[in-house]
Amino acid sequence: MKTIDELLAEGVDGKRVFVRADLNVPLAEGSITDDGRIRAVLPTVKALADAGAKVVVASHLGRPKGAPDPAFSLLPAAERLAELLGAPVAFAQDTVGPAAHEAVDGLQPGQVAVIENLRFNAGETSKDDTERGEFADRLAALADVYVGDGFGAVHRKHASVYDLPAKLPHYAGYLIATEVGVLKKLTEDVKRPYTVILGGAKVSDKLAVIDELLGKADRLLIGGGMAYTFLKAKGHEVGISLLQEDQIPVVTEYMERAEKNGVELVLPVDVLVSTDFPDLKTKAPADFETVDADSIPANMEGLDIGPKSRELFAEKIADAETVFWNGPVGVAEHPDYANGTAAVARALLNCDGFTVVGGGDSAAAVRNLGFDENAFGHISTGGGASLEYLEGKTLPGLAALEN
Ligand SMILES: Nc1ncnc2c1ncn2[C@@H]1O[C@H](COP(=O)(O)OP(=O)(O)OP(=O)(O)O)[C@@H](O)[C@H]1O
Ligand SMILES: O=C(O)[C@H](O)COP(=O)(O)O
Repeated sequence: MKTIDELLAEGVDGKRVFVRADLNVPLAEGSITDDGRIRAVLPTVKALADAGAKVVVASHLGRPKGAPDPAFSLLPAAERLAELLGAPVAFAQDTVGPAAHEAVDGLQPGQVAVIENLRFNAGETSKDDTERGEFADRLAALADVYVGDGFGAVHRKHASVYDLPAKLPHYAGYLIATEVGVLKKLTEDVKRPYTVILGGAKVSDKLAVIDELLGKADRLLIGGGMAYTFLKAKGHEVGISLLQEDQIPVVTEYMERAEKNGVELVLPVDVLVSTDFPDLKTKAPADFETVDADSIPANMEGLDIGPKSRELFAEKIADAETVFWNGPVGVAEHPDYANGTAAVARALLNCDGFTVVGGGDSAAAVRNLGFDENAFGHISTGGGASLEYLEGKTLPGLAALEN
């Protein structure tokens, strides 16, 4: 993989450099609630601008349906990028149309433009190679050089991630280089005990990594929405909790294999349950109770791990030499259901081992709960991407930079 340092050594003065970033930041009513992913790409954007490049920043945001949708505009991210850079950033209201060309043509060396959400175009995420290739051609017309730095999206075989680098001289940015360097440590010479904590809501996306982790980790702690499929597989009632019913046989096999391989698989022993999902807008006090994990009432859903589980999880993290954590263990956006996630974050900070937090929502939860992000070994900007890397999969966005 050629790196941005090689590009800078070759010289970029006056060249149009396309930076594929991951500016997919959480928004609440149009305001950014965590700008970690924007800050993460700053070193690359700054280095290119300082070297006199005309920097064209592109990203997706959310999952719009292949057509413009104002709710998913990148404008707030472009504005935050300008604040963080301390310099104006031009914003194009389309991705590959006249506005994008006008914005890029108007750049002077050292200036930055952001083009509108890549996913406003069906070609970006299309499964059809030709359709993706055509969209990549239109993106290529905006630049002379490609820098891949959207680590959070490298697991997606999308036009701007996979097809575009093949059409331009391509280099890896600083963020991708850092992320890959850290995750490599977790796949190659991991120091033991190795504890992995999995939570969050994208259960079906994340179950597959367990298959790989059963051969690598010493302890696997399961919280968040993922826990209920395991509890159900153990024969417990889970009420109206998040459940991946079709995965019960898979999860049952995981539990059997964990036992055979000597991997300690730890599930919550108590949970906070409620009849209602909390109001994340008003954050009005929730009406919840604490029950044992084998006694969830049929009309209730589990929304956080309980106090006994917090202690249990902290104990399994305390003496680890390596910790990887992906996914909040409860609905951490609401203060009444954030205690489990805060306890896990605290346990990571109290542990002397190497700690990695992966995932947009996990990182946002840690920062929004007031923890110092620099106190962790590494906070990855990629949730799905870091998990697929740990699964040992070939990630399209990394493969494209290697070719
Ligand atoms: N018990 C639960 N029931 C429902 N949702 C939950 C539960 N526990 C956690 N969540 C939700 O999971 C979401 C985060 O899950 P996700 O899998 O997206 O995390 P991530 O990997 O950090 O993020 P990403 O994959 O976007 O980088 C949060 O919004 C949180 O509210
Ligand atoms: O949030 C993420 O994990 C990345 O930005 C990728 O987004 P996606 O899951 O919508 O492809």
